[in-house]
Amino acid sequence: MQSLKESLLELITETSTNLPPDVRSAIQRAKKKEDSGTRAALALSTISDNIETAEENVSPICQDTGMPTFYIKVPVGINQIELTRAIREAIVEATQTGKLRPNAVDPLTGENSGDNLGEGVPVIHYEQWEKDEIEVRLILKGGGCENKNIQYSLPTELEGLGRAGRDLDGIRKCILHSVYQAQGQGCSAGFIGVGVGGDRTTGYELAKQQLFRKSTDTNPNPDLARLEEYIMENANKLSIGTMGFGGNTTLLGCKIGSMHRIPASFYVSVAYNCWAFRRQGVTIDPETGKINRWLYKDEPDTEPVTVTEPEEPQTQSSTREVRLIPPISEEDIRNLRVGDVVVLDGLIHTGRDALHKYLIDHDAPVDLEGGVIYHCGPVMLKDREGNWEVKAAGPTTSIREEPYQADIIKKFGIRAVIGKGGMGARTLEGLKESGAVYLNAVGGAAQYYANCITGVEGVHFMEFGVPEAMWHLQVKDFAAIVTMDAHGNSLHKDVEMDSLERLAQFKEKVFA
Ligand SMILES: O=C(O)C[C@H](O)C(=O)O
Ligand code: SF4
Repeated sequence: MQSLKESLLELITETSTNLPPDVRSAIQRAKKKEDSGTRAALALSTISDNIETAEENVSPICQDTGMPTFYIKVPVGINQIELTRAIREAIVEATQTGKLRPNAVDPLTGENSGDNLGEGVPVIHYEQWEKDEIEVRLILKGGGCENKNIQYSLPTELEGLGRAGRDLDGIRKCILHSVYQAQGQGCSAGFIGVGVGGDRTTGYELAKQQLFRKSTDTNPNPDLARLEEYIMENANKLSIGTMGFGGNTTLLGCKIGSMHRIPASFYVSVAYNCWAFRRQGVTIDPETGKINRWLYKDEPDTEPVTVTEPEEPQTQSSTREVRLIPPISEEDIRNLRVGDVVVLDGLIHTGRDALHKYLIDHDAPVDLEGGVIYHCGPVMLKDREGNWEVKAAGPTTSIREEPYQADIIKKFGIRAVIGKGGMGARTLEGLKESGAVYLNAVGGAAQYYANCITGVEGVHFMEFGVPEAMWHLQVKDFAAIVTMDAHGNSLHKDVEMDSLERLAQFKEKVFA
């Protein structure tokens, strides 16, 4: 098994940098369904470019390389301890070479282990089978979409949909609701895996396992096949669209599995995966440790993905482009409106969860007056001369900073916050009061934004770990859309309200 570690490293690298063909074709189909010029179409073309760049540069598609989770089938007699050791070594090496972001954080001390090893990390599930080869599947599911997973305990009352009972129709309502509640925050358009039944733990496990099914397969259970088809057709009528910008495609795939439950419990568990749906698999020769075959890449698509025609044409008022160089004046900010594209040149600062919490009670290490905060946890590597290089740098979900953002904008005189998925009422009020805007970058487009970064000026708070540190970055042509302005307008609020109204059209019973 000499080549085992190399094979596993190849699997990790491939998973992080190259999307499987079924995922790519679902994204391409979505792209074709959007009218050119709409925000959704622009976002999808950035996404497509990003997928290509990541493959060409062998760099992470998204900076959040997720929780590395392996599902492994082994022939009887294989040494699992040896296999686990090889996985851990491959994980460390993939982190050192920038294919994975150091993502393992101690929840009590906040310390990032730096090498993606930690208690329970990586996640490895073993199962024996009677074949004579090893099958290894890997999913790198990021935190933003993981946070949008949801579990329903039936019966329940759902906003927009009313009562969901313990039957196929109740399951239908839960799944539609799960897509609605994710809005754009899990980097829609997404893929969902659904687990029906089980208990709280096995239900979620089943949901996650569904994500390993190919987007193009047909469910062997006719009821579930019908439900999958129904969801694919109707969830897209919610018009949440790519990144929650509105649009024709909100869901790229839906796979449902079921397992027995106990009489008192009835769970519907949904695992939401962003468009950056990074899962690959290989079979490995147990003698040599070499890869025999790639599971998704080497399997030709037999069935096309169902395409539904656009429900209604999207119209887009002409987009205004405004170039800004920080420090930005209040006047420039108050001139911006939702829908404008801001192109930034100059210095911006990253800041996410740890920094926002810190800044509430402390001073900032640099002057932020007129400045721009980027909700981003990049992948960074040092080059031979010891200079920092940006390997991947897309936005992170902004709503987590909702409790802090308005106060921080006011305290430091910040004029723009870049992130993804939008923010809430308190921030919207804060933007108005202080004269600031929220700019939505395309989630997951980590290569695209890394290419806009021309230099690393410095870093503070390395003790927070690489993703949470405050990086001071020079950018050029960094484009993002104003989705919340200084006049109380929020595209996110509008899309949420509109999609709730649309959700209500699915209230009536469909499955007897
Ligand atoms: O942690 C990140 O960089 C992003 C995260 O996956 C998110 O979607 O918020
Ligand atoms: S930033 Fe978006 S694309 Fe990246 S892991 Fe998070 S949810 Fe997925």
